[in-house]
Amino acid sequence: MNIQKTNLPEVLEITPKVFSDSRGYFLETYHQSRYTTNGVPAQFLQDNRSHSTYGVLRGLHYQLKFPQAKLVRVTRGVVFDVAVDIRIGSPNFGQWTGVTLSESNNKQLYIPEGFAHGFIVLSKEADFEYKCSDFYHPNDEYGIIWNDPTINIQWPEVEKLNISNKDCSLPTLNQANTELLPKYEPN
Ligand SMILES: Cc1cn([C@H]2C[C@H](O)[C@@H](COP(=O)(O)OP(=O)(O)O[C@H]3O[C@@H](C)C(=O)[C@@H](O)[C@H]3O)O2)c(=O)[nH]c1=O
Repeated sequence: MNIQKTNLPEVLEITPKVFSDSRGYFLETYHQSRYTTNGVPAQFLQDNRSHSTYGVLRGLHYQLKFPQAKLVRVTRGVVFDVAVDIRIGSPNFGQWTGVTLSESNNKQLYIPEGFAHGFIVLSKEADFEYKCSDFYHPNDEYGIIWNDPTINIQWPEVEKLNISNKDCSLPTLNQANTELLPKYEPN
């Protein structure tokens, strides 16, 4: 397993070790002690999967009172996955990172609490699976608009975007109520 810091040092890109043989391949998608030792501190309470078609963009989402760190991966298709540091007081406030996750590169992204998260689907279909460090609370869902001009995420182009009405009506980071943004807590 290889773990690398992204340009946002708390967001980690993880490449599992793949054991290939004549039958196919094997890899560990999560190993508590190995991941913890290598800087993925979260204990996970919920596993999710979403299925999406080409051009779907989900995000940018975060949770506040019940913050979720997420360990995300793609088991079918290709997505461009994005994390944004939206912690008030962070030296990287408003900065983003993006990684292509696919069924063939097996990469994972670790997104800590306090970051907004989203992805766009670049293949015909995509299955997106992720572990979360807290349970889903429907009244604790927040978000930032995907095309916030200040954050300026360089999303790969698709022919036709497919975004939920809920996600289309999210505020920009500047419009968001600062009381409803996570706070930076240096270690
Ligand atoms: C996230 C979630 C949704 N749901 C329900 C609520 C709703 O009826 C339906 C679809 O929810 P959403 O539209 O919010 O699904 P989606 O847009 O896929 O939401 C996800 O987006 C990515 C980018 C994230 O980072 C996740 O944390 C999560 O916010 O599923 C759950 O029951 N449990 C959950 O944990």
